[in-house]
Amino acid sequence: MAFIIDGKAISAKIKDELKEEVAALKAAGREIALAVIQVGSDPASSVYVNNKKKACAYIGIESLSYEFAEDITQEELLELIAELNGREDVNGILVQLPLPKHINEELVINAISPEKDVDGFHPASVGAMCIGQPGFLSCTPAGIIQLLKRSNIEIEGKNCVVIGRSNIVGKPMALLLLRENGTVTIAHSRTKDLKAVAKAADILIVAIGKPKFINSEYVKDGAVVIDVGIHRDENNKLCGDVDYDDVIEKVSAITPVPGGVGPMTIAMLMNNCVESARG
Ligand SMILES: Nc1nc2c(c(=O)[nH]1)N[C@@H](CN(C=O)c1ccc(C(=O)N[C@@H](CCC(=O)O)C(=O)O)cc1)CN2
Repeated sequence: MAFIIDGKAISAKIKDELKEEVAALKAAGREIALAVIQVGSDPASSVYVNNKKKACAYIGIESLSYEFAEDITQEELLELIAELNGREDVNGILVQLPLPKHINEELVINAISPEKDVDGFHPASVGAMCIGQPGFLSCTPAGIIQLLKRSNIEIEGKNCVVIGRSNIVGKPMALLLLRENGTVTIAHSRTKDLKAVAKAADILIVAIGKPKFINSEYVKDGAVVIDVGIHRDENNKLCGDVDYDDVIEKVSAITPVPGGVGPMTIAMLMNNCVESARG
């Protein structure tokens, strides 16, 4: 029977650990604040931003909320980031993605000081991760490593296949698995014979953004499957990139959607905020 990797429970445990640490930091006179910037009112982004603020409140981190209408200019946003970069009372800056089309996401991410880049998206953070130097780790991939470790799933020596090559999940995911001594393959939309590549995986990480795309034909018997996708299906139910019901009999372990990777993204953001305050 498959082991269901409970991201909700694991993230709750991490948040409890962080709450204790924050209490100790506060007792030593240190305050922690995260600036949370949202542009527009995309309903999914609003859910994630609210969950991030709730997590801050639970752990004892102050969240400073900046909400803007869709038509804020890029210059206004960059000015705010410059101001927040200079504030000593702000430990982390989060700009919820995606941004509206008239704003260049890359410019905005690059404007955040690497010392406050708690999302781990800045090129300096990604570069540091690549060569094993200190820096903030991208939250979703770091959360997946925690899910595997805390579920006692060994990465070292395993064939790890990451499907998807985005800057915020696929590429950093591959680097973190490599850091854990996995043998890593990145597959993507131009990969030839994706089924055969995926079927070679002991650990299959799926971040392709297509609902229920991965079925049992892509999965080896006994594989561990990590589903990064989040969509609404034809019945308006949340689902992932993996056809859960189709693969469940084949896998040794799997993350559900919801309740798998998603909550870990927020737990790792909190972890990065605390790390920022630790100094
Ligand atoms: N600045 C950022 N923007 C975005 C990131 C990010 O890490 N930083 N990642 C995604 C969205 N995301 C975090 O912001 C995120 C997605 C999903 C979840 C989550 O907990 N999902 C729940 C279900 C929630 C629901 O009811 O819809 C689950 O999977 O159980 C948290 C965070 C893009 N943007």
